[in-house]
Amino acid sequence: MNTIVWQPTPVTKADRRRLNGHSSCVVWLTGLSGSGKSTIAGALELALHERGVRTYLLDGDNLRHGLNRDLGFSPEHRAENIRRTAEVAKLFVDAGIIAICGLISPYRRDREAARAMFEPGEFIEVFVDCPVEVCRSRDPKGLYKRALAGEIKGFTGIDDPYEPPIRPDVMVQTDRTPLRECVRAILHHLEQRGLLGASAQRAGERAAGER
Ligand SMILES: Nc1ncnc2c1ncn2[C@@H]1O[C@H](COP(=O)(O)OS(=O)(=O)O)[C@@H](OP(=O)(O)O)[C@H]1O
Ligand SMILES: Nc1ncnc2c1ncn2[C@@H]1O[C@H](COP(=O)(O)OP(=O)(O)O)[C@@H](O)[C@H]1O
Repeated sequence: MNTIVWQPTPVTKADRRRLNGHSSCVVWLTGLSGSGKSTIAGALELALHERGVRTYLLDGDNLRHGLNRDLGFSPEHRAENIRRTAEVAKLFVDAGIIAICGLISPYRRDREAARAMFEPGEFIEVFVDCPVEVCRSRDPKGLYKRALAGEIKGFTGIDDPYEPPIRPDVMVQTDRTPLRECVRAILHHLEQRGLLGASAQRAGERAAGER
């Protein structure tokens, strides 16, 4: 028998969005290690911040130092990692903030389960696409080298699967598109969806005019 009852709050998500002057959503970046999730997430957050949009960045690596420190890389642990991160992102969306999540999130079913936790249109899946050979040559943390040497087992793209999104909301190809353009494509999508509010939109147009 369910003994827990949902408690409504007097201040709602709509109230918080109104106060912030913009809407809220989760921008979910998925892709291989080294594809560019953290780099794009940081640049996107900065661009939004400069437009006066409230944001919070949830980076998979960083969350694994705290909230998700008990989790490894088995399919079950990756699923739990994504579930918890999506729950936290949902709190930020409820607070009227744009949450930017960068996690490999290699399984489609886990990403779809995350999407299902949000209202329609609130979950924006961004596929950070980059061939594994390029990620391997970038190897920003030296992890591919260690995985190829057999020191790390079950490394995504080496001996663990990555299932690319079939219909991502946005796709950026970081092996052929400069960082600026990748960020611009995501900003454009957010603007098109009317998520940024009038004052952020004007700030974006001013910034584009100055370039
Ligand atoms: N086995 C294995 N497979 C993939 N990645 C590994 C692994 N072991 C450690 N790492 C490092 O952990 C980072 C991925 O964490 P995530 O939370 O994004 O992974 S997942 O979404 O749960 O699959 C990932 O960070 P990024 O390089 O930023 O993607 C790696 O630095
Ligand atoms: N267009 C691009 N977008 C993002 N990163 C890029 C791009 N082109 C080259 N890079 C480089 O690729 C590397 C990506 O590393 P990182 O952002 O840590 O990836 P991830 O978080 O997916 O593991 C960085 O060294 C970054 O400078």
